[in-house]
Amino acid sequence: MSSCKNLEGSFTVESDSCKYTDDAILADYSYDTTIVEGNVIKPQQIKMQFKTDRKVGKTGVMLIGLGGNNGCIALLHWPSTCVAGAIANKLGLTWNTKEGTQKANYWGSLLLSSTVKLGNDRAGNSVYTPMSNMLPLLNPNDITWGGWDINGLNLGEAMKRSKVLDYDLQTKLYPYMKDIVPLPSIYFPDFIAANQGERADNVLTGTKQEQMEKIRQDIRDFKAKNELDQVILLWTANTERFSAVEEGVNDTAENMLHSIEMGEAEVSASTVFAVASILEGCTFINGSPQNTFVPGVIELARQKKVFIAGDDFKSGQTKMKSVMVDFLVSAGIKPVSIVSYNHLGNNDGKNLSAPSQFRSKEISKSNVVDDMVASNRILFEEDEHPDHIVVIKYCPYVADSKRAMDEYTSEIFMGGKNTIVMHNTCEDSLLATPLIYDLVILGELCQRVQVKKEGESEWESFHPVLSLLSYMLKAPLVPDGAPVVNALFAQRCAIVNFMRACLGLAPDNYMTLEHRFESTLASMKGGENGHSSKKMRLA
Ligand SMILES: NC(=O)c1ccc[n+]([C@@H]2O[C@H](COP(=O)([O-])OP(=O)(O)OC[C@H]3O[C@@H](n4cnc5c(N)ncnc54)[C@H](O)[C@@H]3O)[C@@H](O)[C@H]2O)c1
Ligand SMILES: O=P([O-])([O-])O[C@@H]1[C@@H](O)[C@H](O)[C@@H](O)[C@H](O)[C@@H]1O
Repeated sequence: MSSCKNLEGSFTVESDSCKYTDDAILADYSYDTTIVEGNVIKPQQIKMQFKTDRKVGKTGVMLIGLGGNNGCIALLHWPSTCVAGAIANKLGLTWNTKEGTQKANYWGSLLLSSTVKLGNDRAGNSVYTPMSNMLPLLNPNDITWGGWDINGLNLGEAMKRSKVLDYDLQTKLYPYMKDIVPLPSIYFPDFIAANQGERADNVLTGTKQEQMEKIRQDIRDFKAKNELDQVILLWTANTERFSAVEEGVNDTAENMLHSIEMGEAEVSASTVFAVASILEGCTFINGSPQNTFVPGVIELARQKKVFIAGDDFKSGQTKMKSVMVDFLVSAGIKPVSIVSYNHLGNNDGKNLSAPSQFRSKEISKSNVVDDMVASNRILFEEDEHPDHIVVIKYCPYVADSKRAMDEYTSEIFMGGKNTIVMHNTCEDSLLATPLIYDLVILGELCQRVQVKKEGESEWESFHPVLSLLSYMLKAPLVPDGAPVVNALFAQRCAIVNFMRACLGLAPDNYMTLEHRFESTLASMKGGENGHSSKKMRLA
């Protein structure tokens, strides 16, 4: 009976399809896909080359919403003072709880705490390795953190206010956090709940153009002061209401820039930050559900060849939904009613208690099943969808400990019904914060990868709309004409197989033919009677 092995150390791919130079990994890759034309299926193979720069530049991350639950926790783990980060990671920070001693970890991070299958060893054992071992990745310990918040509380006090982390851990890190104060930020009260006004004591003034120029200066100052090679911006501030997409206002890059210059009211703070980031050549990632990326921002990102990604961290209840509905529909079971309820008491919940901000979240939490439903016309007619209800209630007492209750009712064989009910309690921010690391680390990797098709001379970077980050996001932003994929397994496979392609390795297709034929199984065990029958060397 074969088992699983784990390969912890570094590895090299020994193949004519993968070459290592001092600067890059060069991989030859055959991209096999299938074209469907009516009832005719045509396999298609595109010979490509992947080039991955091996040097990870000195990276800064600027969080918008630094003083929030996600922001200050993200920083906690890797505070901008490397001393605390060193303690937390290099000396293996531990703290006491009623369950015993805890130690720092990265659990919940796809790139830092999950493994991927490399292949089989000669005995047929599956060999796994940490995903972070696949390619040169940004080490979160090396990130320089900074950012903005409309609230000026230092991060030591913000950590206490968030009521997320164990007291002993807070005590150990407070000295390192108390001197970190967010930069003053852009505050457009019309876009977030009125109940956030009491926090807004650390805000910029001036025209929208002047505020954008200040943000751009902040980015340049942060980069210069910390001697950084690159800066990534990530929005983990409040959920904003949707911006109206208006011709002549935010429909083109030119109109977008003009609208900011003219102080157009319908331009949100997150959109101003995104424009500032793009103009400074910095990747911008949106962890909230609002439509920061109005068409004018997308066009600007494409013109400037700067990455953007979003929207809305896919952290718990919705992540589970993108698994459950994928399971049901791909098993031929018809979900007909999905009710997602949760209550929480953190500031995010407070902001979402306002109708316009809730609507942004309702949209991102509702659309996550669309691709899976549309994939199966045996179960669903055109335009037929399950009933899908999203409820979020604000209950201060529970703070960050979100209580989610979901009910999935499905139609099954011969008129039967199946109802699945789930209860999910968690510190919401401890599910979301690891996704901040994943978004930044994967986004930074994508900045170092280029491809070239056979016969072409120019290397090409990813499309500026970085859809590969969708695994971490509820409402994936994709390039025009590209499909939106929400199914979590498919999103994960895309990341794993992209990494394999960068090493010239074929996609993991789960066929495991090595284990499905007598001959191949025998060859792994050296043959039942000491020698193997027909050799089919697949391993
Ligand atoms: N599980 C999760 O925590 C989770 C999951 C998915 C999405 N999100 C989204 O992530 C965002 C942050 O969540 P959170 O729990 O940290 O919320 P939070 O309210 O604790 O933090 C948001 C922070 O942003 C600040 N802020 C608001 N407007 C700002 C602006 N214009 N510029 C700078 N700072 C501003 C607020 O003062 C606050 O400190 C929210 O939009 C939330 O919907 C959270
Ligand atoms: O857990 P999940 O569905 O991914 O998303 C969460 C919601 O359930 C929660 O109500 C909201 O406050 C958080 O911001 C987050 O969006």
